[in-house]
Amino acid sequence: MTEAQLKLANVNINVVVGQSVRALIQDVNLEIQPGEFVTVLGTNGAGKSTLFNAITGDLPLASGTVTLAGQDISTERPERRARLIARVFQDPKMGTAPRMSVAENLALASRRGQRLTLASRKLNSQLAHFKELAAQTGNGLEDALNKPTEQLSGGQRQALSLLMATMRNPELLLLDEHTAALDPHTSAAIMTLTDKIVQQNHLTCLMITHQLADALKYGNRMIILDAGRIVADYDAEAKAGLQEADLLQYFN
Ligand SMILES: Nc1ncnc2c1ncn2[C@@H]1O[C@H](COP(=O)(O)OP(=O)(O)OP(=O)(O)O)[C@@H](O)[C@H]1O
Repeated sequence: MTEAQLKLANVNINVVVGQSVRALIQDVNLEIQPGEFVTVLGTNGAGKSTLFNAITGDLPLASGTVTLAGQDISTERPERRARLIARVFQDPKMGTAPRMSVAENLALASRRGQRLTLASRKLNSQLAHFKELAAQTGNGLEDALNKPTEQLSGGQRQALSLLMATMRNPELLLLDEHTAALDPHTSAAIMTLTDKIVQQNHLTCLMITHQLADALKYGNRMIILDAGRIVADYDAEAKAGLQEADLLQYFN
């Protein structure tokens, strides 16, 4: 059996609220294989984003370990983990620098995790590659390479965030409701793009969504969280047999 790409072992996260300690993540054990695309469902407040924060190091573990690509990263600072983990958020404004052009944003992302001395490739020499990358978004991003990203539509900006997050093949891609702020048509286009990028690059990916249809349609595994615990874990075969109605029990 191949080694898990991501392994969470006995992970607990607690926060102090007033005089008491509240458990946000409870005894989570999870192994994700290289190339698995896992959709993550659960009610508001179930702990989905907190689980991502456990992986990225944005919240400290009360106990347990997080291992990524064979490395125990449990005590690594979030900045160091960001070299291995890419995250796309709900808000299209989160992933890009607004005053910088699309090409400049892509250039920044292409140098992620490298020393500055290695970053000397001129922007112009990368433009043809960026145009090709942007063209796969299907929303005209390739004609906006010189525009500041603040002038892009939400869909274009989220497509750019996705390209930036994935262009250096992260060890793990975390999608945190990344289509939730988009209209249905744009959301569908970004999901198609997401799936294409994940498949093409054989990425290991966790995607939080409230769209049951997307959770069923995309990915090859599904986990469901409730009150900080994983309460269901469907493999590809079990997932393929699920209907939206089967999932409603988890939202009562
Ligand atoms: N840093 C924190 N301090 C205190 N409580 C927190 C903190 N982060 C999250 N919580 C609480 O933990 C619970 C889980 O939050 P989380 O954001 O992980 O839920 P979620 O499943 O992502 O929900 P949603 O679908 O609404 O985004 C919530 O009750 C939230 O208020």
